[in-house]
Amino acid sequence: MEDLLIIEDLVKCYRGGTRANDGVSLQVETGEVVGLLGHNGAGKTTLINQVAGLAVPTSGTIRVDGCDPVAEPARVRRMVAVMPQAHAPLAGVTPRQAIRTMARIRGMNKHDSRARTDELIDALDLGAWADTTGERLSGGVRRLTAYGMAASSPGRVVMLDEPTNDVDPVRRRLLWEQIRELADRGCAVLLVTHNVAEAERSVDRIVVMGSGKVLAEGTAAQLRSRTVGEFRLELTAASADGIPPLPGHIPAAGPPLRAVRRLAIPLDSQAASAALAWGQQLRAAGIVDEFALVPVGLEDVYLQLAGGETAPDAEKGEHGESLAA
Ligand SMILES: Nc1ncnc2c1ncn2[C@@H]1O[C@H](COP(=O)(O)OP(=O)(O)OP(=O)(O)O)[C@@H](O)[C@H]1O
Repeated sequence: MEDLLIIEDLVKCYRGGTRANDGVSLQVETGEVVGLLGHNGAGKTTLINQVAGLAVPTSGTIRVDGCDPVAEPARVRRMVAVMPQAHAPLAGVTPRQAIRTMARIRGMNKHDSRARTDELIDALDLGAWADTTGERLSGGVRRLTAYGMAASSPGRVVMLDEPTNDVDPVRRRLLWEQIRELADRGCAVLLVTHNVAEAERSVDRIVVMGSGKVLAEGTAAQLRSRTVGEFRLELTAASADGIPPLPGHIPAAGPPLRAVRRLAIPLDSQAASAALAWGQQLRAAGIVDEFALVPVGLEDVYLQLAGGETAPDAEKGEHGESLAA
């Protein structure tokens, strides 16, 4: 497959000194949907803006089907479609008008732009609002309209910044089907999301960014294989007294992750039944409100990579007690 988007060693320093991209390299092939994950401020939007020619890199290279957005911004803009993070300004404009106008601006003839607009309105189940002006539309319908604008005449590389935000679960599914359809047409799709579970289900490859760098990339299965342990014992403390040490006969597979009253301990399968019995004891004693043994997923990898609330010392609990065996 052909790499439509190639980014090499990209650095972007803003005035004021923020190094928002710090040596980013990634590729997206034709027919591929790549999910870009990362905490707030990781540098995802900065990356997209540079590919779209809206910001100039400090150093490094970007090629969109062989073209350089710095040297040929107008040409690249025709090849790239962007759905920005901010809501599209739709005051006085209906979804149908907005999508059709964008298709026309991007060079589609009248007939095709009408047909594509109808197709998108249908596919995203937007019919009920297609002729309602923007100020009367919900946030989700505005997001879907912005997607429709980007997908109206998508060019070769499509970049979507948090496309499913505010969208209801049913239309979310329709939207993912449309994103896949763009890839099937031969587009390279790069999309930013904070929804790890959705990315795990719906994209071909995931790139995790943190502090302006690529922390990891691969398929969901490749990334999952990096996790410590096969399961996670999740406990919610009943009070601020916390949770006692993991008994010595239950080996933890790695350091625990903690958040206020919650504790997650990675475990291998051989420790699972003993860990469940321990959880039951704690609940019977009123020490935990609830506990569950869950298989590790991409979210665990993401938290490990991008910095979950890992205990400062893997061996110490909330009050300094030992959590590991
Ligand atoms: N125009 C700008 N001028 C100066 N600093 C900026 C500018 N735009 C972004 N930044 C800074 O660059 C860093 C990366 O921001 P960016 O918006 O790319 O992150 P992000 O990963 O898209 O975050 P989010 O998930 O919150 O949208 C942040 O520290 C941000 O404050």
